Amino acid sequence: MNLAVVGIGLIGGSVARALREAGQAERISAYDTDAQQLEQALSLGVIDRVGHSVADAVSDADLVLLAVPVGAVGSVVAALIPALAPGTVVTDVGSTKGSVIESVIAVCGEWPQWFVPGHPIAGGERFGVAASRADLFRGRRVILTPGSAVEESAIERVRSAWQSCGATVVEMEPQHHDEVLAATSHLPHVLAYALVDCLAGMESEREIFAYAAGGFRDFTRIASSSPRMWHDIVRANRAALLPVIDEFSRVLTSLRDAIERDDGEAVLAQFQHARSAREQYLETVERAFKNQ
Ligand SMILES: NC(=O)C1=CN([C@@H]2O[C@H](COP(=O)(O)OP(=O)(O)OC[C@H]3O[C@@H](n4cnc5c(N)ncnc54)[C@H](O)[C@@H]3O)[C@@H](O)[C@H]2O)C=CC1
Ligand SMILES: O=C(O)C(=O)Cc1ccc(O)cc1
Repeated sequence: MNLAVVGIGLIGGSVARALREAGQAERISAYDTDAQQLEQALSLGVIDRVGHSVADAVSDADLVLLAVPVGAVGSVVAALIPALAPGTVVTDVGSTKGSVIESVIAVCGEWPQWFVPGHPIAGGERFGVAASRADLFRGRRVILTPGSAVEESAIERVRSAWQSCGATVVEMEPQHHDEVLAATSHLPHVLAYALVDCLAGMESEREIFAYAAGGFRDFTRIASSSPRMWHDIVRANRAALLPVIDEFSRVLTSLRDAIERDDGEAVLAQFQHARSAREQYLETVERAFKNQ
């Protein structure tokens, strides 16, 4: 299979490495607006060829992977359409699905038969091709949100590529995807950025970071993620994100009020409820890993 990757960063680079390692990609071309990423990808052996443009990179591809920030998908699709060969399948890895689908439909007029939206639930706070790894998706889930206009053979090509990367593929409605990810991924990133931003404002007076323990490091790891990528995600998924931010604010305020009233029972009940939910989550995750 000939693979073309547009956006050869953490995710694009990791898919390229994984498909190469699995023997599924004979020739890998890439295009990126950042020439340094392309040079690095070439010198690391992640790709075989640098495209001069999106169109040039995708022209002989069987599978095109769009691994750019979600706000850039529409313009990339507009650039690739003139060069798309019959039978080529295009997929993406964007963290939001409704906005990506809308931007593709805005460019194409309707949902094109060749487009299978996807989202790997795996990644990390580091970005750029230097951070990419062949095993990033092993044992992880990938959500596909194909519409009814998409041919089964196109879905199968994308499903099979992800399975070759070691992932389990599930299908979901785009809106459900965006609501679930708003709660489990987008809200935690917003909270981590907000917490570090808030403490950074106090830092100069009180030197607080010097005394931060492991809990602070664990909680805030994801605030090291790409600001540009997360800027795109929260804007693209604001319809699903705002209600969960509001619900979180309500729960935080209720905890704050219980602390103010010195209502030990209410504080303990909230912490116990949260702890047992997390223990249950960990058990489910471990069971899922064992069954793979
Ligand atoms: N980082 C993560 O943990 C995960 C990210 N994603 C999604 O994957 C996508 C890529 O994210 P990462 O690989 O983490 O970011 P990254 O920053 O490592 O890579 C993105 C690459 O896209 C390039 N790019 C930006 N605009 C472009 C354009 N118009 N044309 C061509 N190249 C362009 C950038 O130069 C960069 O090299 C995003 O849509 C993100 O939502 C999905 C799952 C996990
Ligand atoms: O760094 C982490 O732990 C993440 O949560 C990575 C991540 C970021 C964005 C996604 O859409 C999916 C996974």
